[in-house]
Amino acid sequence: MNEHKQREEIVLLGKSMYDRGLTHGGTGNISVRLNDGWLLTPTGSSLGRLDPARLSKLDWQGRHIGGDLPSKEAMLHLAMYQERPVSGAVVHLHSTHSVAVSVLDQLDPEDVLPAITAYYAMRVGKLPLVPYYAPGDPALAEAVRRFSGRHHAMLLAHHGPVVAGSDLHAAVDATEELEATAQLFLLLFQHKFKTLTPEQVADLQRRFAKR
Ligand SMILES: O=C(O)[C@@H](O)C(=O)COP(=O)(O)O
Ligand SMILES: [Zn+2]
Repeated sequence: MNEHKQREEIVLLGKSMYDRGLTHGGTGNISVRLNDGWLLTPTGSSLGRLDPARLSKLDWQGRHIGGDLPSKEAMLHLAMYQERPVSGAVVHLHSTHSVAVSVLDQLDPEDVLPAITAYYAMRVGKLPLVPYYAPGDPALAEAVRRFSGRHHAMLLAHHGPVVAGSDLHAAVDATEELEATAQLFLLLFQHKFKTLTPEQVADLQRRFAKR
């Protein structure tokens, strides 16, 4: 897909997520890998009102080479790309149910959400909790780097999800699946419920490994 089309896709999918309440105000950021660098949403922008011509463009050293000033999470996105050469896009949201899960007590920090459905196991899989650091803190980007070699999706404590995908559609699909599963988990939280077995999850990963 050429750069023009990638810019249009960021605007389209940003507005789609914003219009459905998956993020709000000026929260969240989206990036996409290009042949000659990468695109990132500008700092302070609303994902519902992006301008394709004003998206920030950066090089692989993280230098700002075009458009408006980039998101304060530029180093976090760059860490994901550097550790995940297979990933073509990264989405970060403040989606409500995922944030709620990120502050629950007694989570397993290595795998925050259970495999309630096959689609969750296929699109998200194991979800680690990244300890809290302030937004934009270089320590947050380094913490994300430590997980990103092994995980394409992670949950930032007191903050929200970060999800990479082979392209922007894959990253958005997985982020939406994470949010829907967080909502399901909160609905089920006070109940006894069953999850997929480790064998069922491993089987799904063998059948549908595509991230
Ligand atoms: O939580 C934050 O402040 C950032 O992670 C965020 O979501 C929005 O920051 P910008 O992308 O710099 O607007
Ligand atoms: Zn954020």
